[in-house]
Amino acid sequence: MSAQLALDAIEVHAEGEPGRILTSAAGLVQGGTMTERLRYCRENLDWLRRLMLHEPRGYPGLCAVILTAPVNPGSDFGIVVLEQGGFTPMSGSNTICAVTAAVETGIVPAEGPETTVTIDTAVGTVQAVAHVSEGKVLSVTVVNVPAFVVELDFPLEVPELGTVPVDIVFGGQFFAQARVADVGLELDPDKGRELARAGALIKMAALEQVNVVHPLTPEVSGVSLIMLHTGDREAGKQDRNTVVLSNGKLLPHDPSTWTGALDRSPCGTGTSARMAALHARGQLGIGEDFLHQSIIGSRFVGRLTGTTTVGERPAVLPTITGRGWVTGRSQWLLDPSDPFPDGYTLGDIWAPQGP
Ligand SMILES: O=C(O)[C@H]1NCC[C@@H]1O
Repeated sequence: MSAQLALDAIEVHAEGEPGRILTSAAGLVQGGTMTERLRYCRENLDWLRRLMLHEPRGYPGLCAVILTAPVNPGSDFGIVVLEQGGFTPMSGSNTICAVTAAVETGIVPAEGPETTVTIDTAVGTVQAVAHVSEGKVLSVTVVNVPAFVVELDFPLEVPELGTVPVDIVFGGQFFAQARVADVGLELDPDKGRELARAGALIKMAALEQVNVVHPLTPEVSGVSLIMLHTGDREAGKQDRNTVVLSNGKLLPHDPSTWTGALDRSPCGTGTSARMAALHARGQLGIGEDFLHQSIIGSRFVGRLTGTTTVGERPAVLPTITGRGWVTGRSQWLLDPSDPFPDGYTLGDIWAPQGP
């Protein structure tokens, strides 16, 4: 067995959403700040993203995280998130996976029933509290970066779907969020393919019609994920949602490329962004729990703990609580004679990847 590359990983899922935590890939990433590291990954390490997420080592629903050294004194580590649509600065489910892996394997020593983990990301430093019992992480509360509304009910012209009102919101990534009824669908797991297609159609339209740039981190721009949710929240009720992650290049003039995969979790960044929209509409107060259910019935509990500003924009301070489970430990090898040094995709289960 010869290998030109060997990467250690801890396989985890957070409320159903898989996250492969790469614990020995930090040496591949250059940059003195997390923003520089995110940019370096986008410009130089897309082969690594494809190697890990595509076949034969990955699958369409998989995300991964590179654990890096911290950049701020006092932080435990940094993260760069690998998704099927590209590298992203922040992810709720992947942060829960990273914290669960780090505490359960001793990368960050458990310091009692509430162990605080401080994590550097390209959109700011976040804290997470691991709720620990006898070495097991029972749940993780992520104190996410501030979330804010860019525009509510933006009338997006979507091919095949017509005009769809979407909220353009930020919760660690930029989202377009729409009511699932407005695209003629229900949150039925058996309709996963149609939901993924609707989300990809909305993303294609958002990429063309919506220009968004993070006020403090210009490297973070453009709508990256689409949420379809059940609708306006009524007090005492849970909302349900699904988030569509594009898993190919969305080519403007090739509708066959417009598809994706559904987040199996309720999506932490999406829940944060949705809470910002609900707060802006007067439907979610500070300190009130927001139970968010995924397409497979798993749950995050969100909560707003206060308000702030991001640049000129009013923003809210979201927390997300969810559970992660370690499913395996792995070492991923690349043999120098492997004919697929950055993996491959096939049109039976993957979107076309484009040129
Ligand atoms: O929880 C989240 O924020 C996400 N889950 C996969 C895609 C998003 O990053």
